[in-house]
Amino acid sequence: MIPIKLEDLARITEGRVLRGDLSQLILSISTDSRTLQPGDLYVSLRGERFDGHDFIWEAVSRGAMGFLTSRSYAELSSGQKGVPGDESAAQSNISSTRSQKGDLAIIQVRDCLAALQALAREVRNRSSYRTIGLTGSTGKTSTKDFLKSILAKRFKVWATPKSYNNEVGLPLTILGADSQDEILIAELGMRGEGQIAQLCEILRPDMGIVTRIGPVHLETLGSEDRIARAEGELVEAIPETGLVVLNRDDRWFPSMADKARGRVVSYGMDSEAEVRATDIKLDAEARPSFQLVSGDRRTLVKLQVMGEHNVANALAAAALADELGVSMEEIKGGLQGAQLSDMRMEMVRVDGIRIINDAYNANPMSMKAALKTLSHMGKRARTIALLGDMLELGEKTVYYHREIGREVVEQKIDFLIAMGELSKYIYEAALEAGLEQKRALLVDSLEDAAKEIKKILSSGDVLLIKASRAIGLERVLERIA
Ligand SMILES: CC(=O)N[C@H]1[C@@H](OP(=O)(O)OP(=O)(O)OC[C@H]2O[C@@H](n3ccc(=O)[nH]c3=O)[C@H](O)[C@@H]2O)O[C@H](CO)[C@@H](O)[C@@H]1O[C@H](C)C(=O)N[C@@H](C)C(=O)N[C@H](CCC(=O)N[C@@H](CCC[C@@H](N)C(=O)O)C(=O)O)C(=O)O
Ligand SMILES: Nc1ncnc2c1ncn2[C@@H]1O[C@H](COP(=O)(O)OP(=O)(O)OP(=O)(O)O)[C@@H](O)[C@H]1O
Ligand SMILES: C[C@@H](N)C(=O)N[C@H](C)C(=O)O
Repeated sequence: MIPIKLEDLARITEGRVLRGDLSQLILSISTDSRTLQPGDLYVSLRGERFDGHDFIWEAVSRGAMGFLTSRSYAELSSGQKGVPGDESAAQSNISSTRSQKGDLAIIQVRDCLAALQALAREVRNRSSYRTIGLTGSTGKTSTKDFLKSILAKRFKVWATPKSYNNEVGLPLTILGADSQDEILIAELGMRGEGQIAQLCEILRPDMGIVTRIGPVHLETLGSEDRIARAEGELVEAIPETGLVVLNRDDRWFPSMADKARGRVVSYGMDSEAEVRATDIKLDAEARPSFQLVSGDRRTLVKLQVMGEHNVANALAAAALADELGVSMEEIKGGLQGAQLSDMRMEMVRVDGIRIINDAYNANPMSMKAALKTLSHMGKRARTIALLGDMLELGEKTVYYHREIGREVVEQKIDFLIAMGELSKYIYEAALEAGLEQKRALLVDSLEDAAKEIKKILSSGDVLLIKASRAIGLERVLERIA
């Protein structure tokens, strides 16, 4: 993190320093007592399950140099087990930790999340790196993984850890960068209009990538049109001097390009795309190779990751890197060396069986992409798809699940195991589309899914595991391995 003095932190967050040395430097931030490192400043957030204030003393005992809180001394003390809720108890906690840890810093703010965001905004304003915002309905993390791998060949790069892309994750991403970083790549996620604009107000992106628009989070957004508008907030946030990388194959390309104030570079399979792929081939493990073409330059790229859909993600990353002056050879090296984050087309091998763990999340686009990948592997092996529910699809939930059932048949998948209430529609539509009853199963628990898979699987098979995040379908792996 770019260091900030305690007195500056208090000013930026409109906080009150309850104790601590004003000249002390804040060098790192943590919002989680479970992973906090000695020397971090702990920020107490309220979440869906916990109130971070309840872990303040745990954070201090793990070596926090101080904490940001919206509680008073009296409230703080009542948060510790077995300690009466009065100020003297808090004082004694503070003095005992102080003797162990030096001058404990305590800053009281009105709202800790707003304070975290204000701090990130200030740190970004003090930074000298260039910022790249990355959004889209699907493919953000994978594109980030490719881009980071390429740009690291030329620059000192910091990128979103995991998929930390929301109102908590973006500030943490910014605060994780250090003074030497030259490029910051930040994923921006949303569940509603206005959210990307808010994240951009903190990030102030110099450049942007929009991956692909499609039906995700329809429950909150209502229509694809509104999704495109919401993702377009990134394009609107890029200044005239900036750059926007857009997907020419996406039907929203023209309206996205119209929003851009700065330079637009397009990528895709479309012959009009400035950075494109030709001659795409998949090897036996469904890893794509293709000719990467930009103007009159071209190079053969062989990805280590699975799925033809990853060619588009690789092109988006290549297009941006090309604009930053990275050579074709470096782009090729970065793409070929890239590994994707966990549970994105992740290959697991167990006793001669290949398992594609794509269980990070699921929407109609990524389900179809995964089935297409599985189908390719079916040329030489028996294919089994374990599919779970796709969440947050709103009124068209049944329609989208039925569409996937038909896709299972279209892609000639050998065996379908559908798990869950919504997946019943996948199962029914697959049978209606001609899947033989003996090749389809509907189960309602992980235990049953695992039991049935164990009966079916044999050496040489390929199994795809995919569902929305909340289903946690990857847990079936522990039960079948
Ligand atoms: C707030 C937080 O960070 N929570 C994380 C925490 O959750 P936990 O279950 O512990 O409970 P709480 O959230 O209630 O905890 C409150 C605080 O207390 C702390 N704490 C808790 C226990 C303890 O012992 N000590 C503590 O200090 C705790 O750390 C909290 O600060 O841990 C979970 C497990 O690690 C995390 O999963 C949870 O993370 C939440 C979800 C979060 O928001 N994390 C951000 C860093 C983040 O960016 N996460 C992203 C989420 C991505 C996302 O939600 N995206 C949206 C939009 C995507 C749209 C896109 N598809 C598009 O169309 O554009 C989405 O809908 O998917 C991530 O994890 O990937
Ligand atoms: N271009 C694409 N088209 C279709 N599916 C894709 C594409 N890129 C990635 N996927 C699939 O979508 C799923 C999520 O990928 P990824 O994590 O890269 O997307 P994301 O937009 O970052 O998701 P999230 O918003 O949940 O963080 C994976 O199953 C992945 O294989
Ligand atoms: C995990 C989260 N970013 C996401 O994509 N959610 C959808 C609803 C899913 O898990 O499928």
